[in-house]
Amino acid sequence: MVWEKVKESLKSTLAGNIYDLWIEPLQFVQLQEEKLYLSSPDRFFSAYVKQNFLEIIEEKASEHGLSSLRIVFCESGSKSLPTPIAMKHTPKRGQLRLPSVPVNKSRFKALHPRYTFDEFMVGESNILAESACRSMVAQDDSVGPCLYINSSTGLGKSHLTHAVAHQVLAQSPMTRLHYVTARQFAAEMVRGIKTNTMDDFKSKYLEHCDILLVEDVHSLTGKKKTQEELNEVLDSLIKSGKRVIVTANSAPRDLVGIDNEFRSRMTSGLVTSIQPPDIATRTRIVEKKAAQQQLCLDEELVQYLANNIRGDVRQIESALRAIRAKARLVGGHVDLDLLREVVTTIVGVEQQLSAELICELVSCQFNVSMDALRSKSRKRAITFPRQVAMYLARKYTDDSLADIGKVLHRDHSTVLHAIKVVSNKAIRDTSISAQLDLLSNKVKQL
Ligand SMILES: Nc1ncnc2c1ncn2[C@@H]1O[C@H](COP(=O)(O)OP(=O)(O)OP(=O)(O)O)[C@@H](O)[C@H]1O
Repeated sequence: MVWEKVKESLKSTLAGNIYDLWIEPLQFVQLQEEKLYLSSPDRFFSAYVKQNFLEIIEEKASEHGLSSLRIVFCESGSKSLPTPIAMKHTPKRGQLRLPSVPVNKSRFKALHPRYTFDEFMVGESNILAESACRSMVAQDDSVGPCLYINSSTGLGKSHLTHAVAHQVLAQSPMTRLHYVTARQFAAEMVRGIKTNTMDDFKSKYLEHCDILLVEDVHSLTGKKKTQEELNEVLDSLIKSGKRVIVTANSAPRDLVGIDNEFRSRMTSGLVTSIQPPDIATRTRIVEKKAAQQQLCLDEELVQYLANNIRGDVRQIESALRAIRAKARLVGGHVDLDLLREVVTTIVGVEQQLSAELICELVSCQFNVSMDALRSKSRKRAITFPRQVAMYLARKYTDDSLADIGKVLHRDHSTVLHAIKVVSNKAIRDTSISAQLDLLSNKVKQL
């Protein structure tokens, strides 16, 4: 009777087609201890109703005198009705629960609430990884079945992986998403072996997984059995068109103690690396994170931090926390001296412009690794950036030719030759002189 009355009220409130589609199929099962059990056709149906109509159903129920009623959905196909799938209000923030899948709280706790796409500052150094992650969410074909992201520490691998998880779960709460570190995967497997529950372990990843996110695969070095198991999981997921993202601290070819078959499986889609953020991105990161800390920094102070804290973004976060704490002690006043003190504690001495820094910038701009710049390669795609790095280092630092050469494993005569080559090319070719102007501007911002 209660449900019939609630339905009547809903019918007069909702548009006819919406009511017919989403409310009419819900069937009363029982009312017990202030819980109204409703049967719905399937899990997707339950999730959709939960997301879109739970509030109004509860509102109408309370109009009929059942103010503290909880709605519990059970799927028609489930073995024992009523199934206790409590449909709570969708939390306004944070990721959604997967209905009728046993809630693994630790998995959700593992997702950092602020690691979202909105909070991630994009620049040349990470745009490929960021857009690949967005493609993974959108399920377009550009990335392939497996995305491999690598970077050194603190450059946003976890941030982006969590962002994918948040977005996927927000868009489709029914998605069976598993987020684990490679270590957790290994530990789960060992538990499975010890407790004779490998079938459950296998079925979780092989049969009940739509998207798998595995962090820090480099930690599987030498763990043959775990590699085999994960390889089997990846193979199965990839073959069945599921999505996989793996992260590591180095490029696939540089992973040590990793089986070749497993390595090749992980690289079956897009492999992308995140480089240290350039000055423009660092500036935006400082601005964003300062605002989060409720720190009001003027342009000069933002620029000082962005200029002096490079690489690991955690250092920017930790500097801002320290600045905030110190500012409190001195009545909220933040000036350059305070920043200098903090930066020196975090990154050591203030960074001076050096040949090394310029080479890193050039490596980043030309998308050629430092290793390649230092290598013996004579390919034009590498020799040109190498010569440009030497030219810029000579122009903007006091380093000797020999010191510049050392950075790139060359002698002083090679540096001299490179400077001449680049100077001549710049005179003859306006596109090269434009490139040099652009790079010079970037060097000046370092
Ligand atoms: N582009 C960015 N924009 C905003 N925040 C960033 C960016 N890159 C990194 N961060 C922040 O830096 C911190 C470290 O990032 P994260 O943990 O994702 O790095 P990681 O590459 O996974 O590091 P590790 O290899 O040590 O696990 C996080 O707080 C993250 O929010």
